[in-house]
Amino acid sequence: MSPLEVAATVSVDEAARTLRWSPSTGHERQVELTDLVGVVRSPTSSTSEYRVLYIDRNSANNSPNETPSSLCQIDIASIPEGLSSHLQEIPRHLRRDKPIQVIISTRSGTGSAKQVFRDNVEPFLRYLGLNYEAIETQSSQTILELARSRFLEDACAGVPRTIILLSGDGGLVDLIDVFSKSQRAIRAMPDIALVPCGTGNAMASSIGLRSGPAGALRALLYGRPTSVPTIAVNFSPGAQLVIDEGRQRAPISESPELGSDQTMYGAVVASWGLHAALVADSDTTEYRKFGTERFKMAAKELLYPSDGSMPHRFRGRITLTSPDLDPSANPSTSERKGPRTTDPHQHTLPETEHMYVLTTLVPRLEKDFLISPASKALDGRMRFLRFGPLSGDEAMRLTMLAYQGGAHVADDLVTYEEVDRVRIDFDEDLERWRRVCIDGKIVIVEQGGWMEIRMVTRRVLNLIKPADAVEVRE
Ligand SMILES: Nc1ncnc2c1ncn2[C@@H]1O[C@H](COP(=O)(O)OP(=O)(O)OP(=O)(O)O)[C@@H](O)[C@H]1O
Repeated sequence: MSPLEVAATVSVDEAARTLRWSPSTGHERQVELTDLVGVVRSPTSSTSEYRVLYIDRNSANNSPNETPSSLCQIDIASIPEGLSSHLQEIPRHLRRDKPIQVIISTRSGTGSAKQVFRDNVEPFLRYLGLNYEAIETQSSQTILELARSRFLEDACAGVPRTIILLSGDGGLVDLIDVFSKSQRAIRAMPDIALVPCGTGNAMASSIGLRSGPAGALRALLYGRPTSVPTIAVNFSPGAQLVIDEGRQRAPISESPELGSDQTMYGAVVASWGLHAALVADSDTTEYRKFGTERFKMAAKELLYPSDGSMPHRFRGRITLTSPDLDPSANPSTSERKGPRTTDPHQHTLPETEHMYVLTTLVPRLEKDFLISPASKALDGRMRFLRFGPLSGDEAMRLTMLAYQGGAHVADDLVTYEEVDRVRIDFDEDLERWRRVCIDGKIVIVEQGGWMEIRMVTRRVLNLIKPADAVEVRE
C-alpha cells in the first residue's frame, strides 16, 4: 500500500477502537486508534481538506531489516464523527522561522535512529509541510558541538528553536550540560522533542513516551513545552570523566567560559554502587547490541562474581539534605554550595557500607523499571534511594520488585525519601568501586574524593511533554 492515499470514506469504530476507510482503489483498511498519530488541516492546496496521520505496522514498504512500522497519511474531504476531537492546529513549536533541527544519534541504543527517522519522523515533517534540517551524529561530540556552536547562540539571541532528538537520554543531557554551563542569559529556551531511540530512555519513558514512534509523534503535535528541572553534580578536584568504553579519561568539564570546572549537569539520575557499575560495565559496543538486556547481563556479573565471592560492599559516607518545607524561610536553599554542618535539614546516614545508592528526578529508568514511583517527571523534586550490602539473590529480588510497579520502595531494606542535596564521601581503595553515573556518563572519583548532587533553580530548556501526561505539581 502506498503511504500517500486519498480516502473516499473514513469512519471511527469506537467499540473496536479502530479507524476504517475505503481507499479510492483497493479494499477497506483499518488501523487501531492507538496507532493514530493525529489529524491536521491539509497543508497543501488540494481537494482534500484534512490529513490523517497513522502508524502502519504492516507496511509493505518494510523489509525485515527495517523498523516494524512507518508513518502513513490519508487525505480526506471531511472529518467523521469520532475524529473531530483529534483535529489539531500545527502548534507554535512546529512553526518556526528557522528550520526544525533533527538530530539523529546513530549510536544510541541498538542503532535504530536512522530508520526511525526515515520511516517515521521524516514523513511526519514532510506530511505537515514543515521545514527541517537533519543531522546525523558523527561522534560522541557532535551534539555537544552543535549545542555550543548553534543552539546556545540562538537561545542567547532570543531565537526560538525546536530540536527533535532521536536518541536516548544522552542527547538531552548533552544539551542541558552545555546550556547550564553557560553564564550567558538564555532569552529563548529551545523546545526539545524526544523520539526515544536509546537503551533506557529514562526521560522519555518518564514523561509518558512508552514505546514506538506513535507516542513521540503525537507528542510533537499535541504536546506542550515544559521546562526541565536540572541537577548540578560537583566533584572533588581529582575526579575524571570516563570515555571511549572505559579506556580513556577526560576532564569533567572544559567550558569555553569557565575553563576547567568540576561540575556536571543532568536531568535524570546520579548514582553510585550497583547501578553506576552496571551502566559503566555495559557501555561497550559489544554489550550495546543487547538493548536493555545489557544492564541485566552486567548486573549478573556484579551480583554473582565469578570467583564465588559475595557482591561488593561499597564503602562511603552519605549525607542527605531534605528540602526546605517552607522555601520562603530560606530562598537560597537550592543554590547553596559546599558542605554544611549545622543545617537542621541535614543528616549523615549511620550506614557506611552500601550496595545501591541513587538519586533521581524521574520515576522510570526504563519503560518498565519504576525506580521512583513517587516521582513525577519534570516536577523538580529529587528522590534518594538506597539499600545496603545484600546477597545476589536478595538484591535481585529487590530489583525485580522495581519492575513490578515500583514495589521495592515499600521494602524495609530500602531507604526512599525526597532530598534537596546528597553528598557522598568515598572510602574505597579500588578505582572500580569509585565509579559514579550521571545520566549515563561515568565519572571516577579519586581516592578520598567526594561528590555532591544538588537541585538547581535555573531552567535552560523545554521538553515537549505528551498532552495526555501533563502533571501538575501539588
Ligand atoms: N556516531 C557516533 N560515534 C560515537 N559515539 C556516538 C555517535 N553517535 C552517538 N554517540 C554517543 O553514543 C551515546 C548514545 O547515548 P544515548 O543516551 O543517546 O543512548 P543510550 O545510552 O543507548 O540510551 P539511554 O541513555 O537512554 O540508556 C552518547 O554518548 C553519544 O554521544
